[in-house]
Amino acid sequence: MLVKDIKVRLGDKEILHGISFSTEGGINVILGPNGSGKTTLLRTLIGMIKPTEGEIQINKRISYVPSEFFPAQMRVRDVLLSGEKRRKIDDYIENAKILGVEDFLDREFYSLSSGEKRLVLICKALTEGDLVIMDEPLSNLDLANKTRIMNIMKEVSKMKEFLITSHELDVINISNKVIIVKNGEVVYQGKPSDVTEEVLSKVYGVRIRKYEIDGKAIFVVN
Ligand SMILES: Nc1ncnc2c1ncn2[C@@H]1O[C@H](COP(=O)(O)OP(=O)(O)OP(=O)(O)O)[C@@H](O)[C@H]1O
Repeated sequence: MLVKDIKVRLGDKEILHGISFSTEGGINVILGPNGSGKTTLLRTLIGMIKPTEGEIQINKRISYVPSEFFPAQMRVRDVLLSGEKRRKIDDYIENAKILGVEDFLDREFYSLSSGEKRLVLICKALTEGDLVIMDEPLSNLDLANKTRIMNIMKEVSKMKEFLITSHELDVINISNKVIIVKNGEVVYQGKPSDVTEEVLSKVYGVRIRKYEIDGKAIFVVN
């Protein structure tokens, strides 16, 4: 995906002020403080919001997982099949098993916990897209499920490209590219290994320390 100089206005305010970045194969992570424009950017990339300026080049089939989803009364199997007239439920079973949601197919979607809902939506997106765009896929997940989703993304990223937003800095460990947005602008894009304490501390406005344990970066605010 190539994004060139995207500007977005919502109401009477310009929210994105000329965003440019490219994604690479694997896992691309968009980080940034609350209100920096991450969700607005994803909604623009999937066509929900029309930019006032700029260009978006996408040459893959995209699927999208919003950060929140409140469908009318629907069973899980109908949520999976929604918008996909040519698919059968069998198409989703392999990913449903991997994600541990195969027993939920006949449950009402609203009756699932927020973490279970998220796993169902990830199952849908993983099955349908080659470029899987997810808004905060790790929120509302316990530590085990968070690690599970990160491992699944890592495994599947050999075949699929991901573009996700997150507030979890340890997602940097599984990423191939990091894009940092602040106040509607890209302030950093590059290799995860180059995301330093200084870069993060400046972006979030608090002192962030980076430690390494078993080859993985751990980020701590102090
Ligand atoms: N429809 C709207 N009209 C006016 N302002 C809006 C609208 N939608 C979003 N905004 C503003 O745009 C800014 C960016 O919001 P956005 O949801 O994209 O941020 P975010 O980085 O995803 O935040 P968070 O991490 O808190 O989810 C915020 O200041 C928000 O209040």
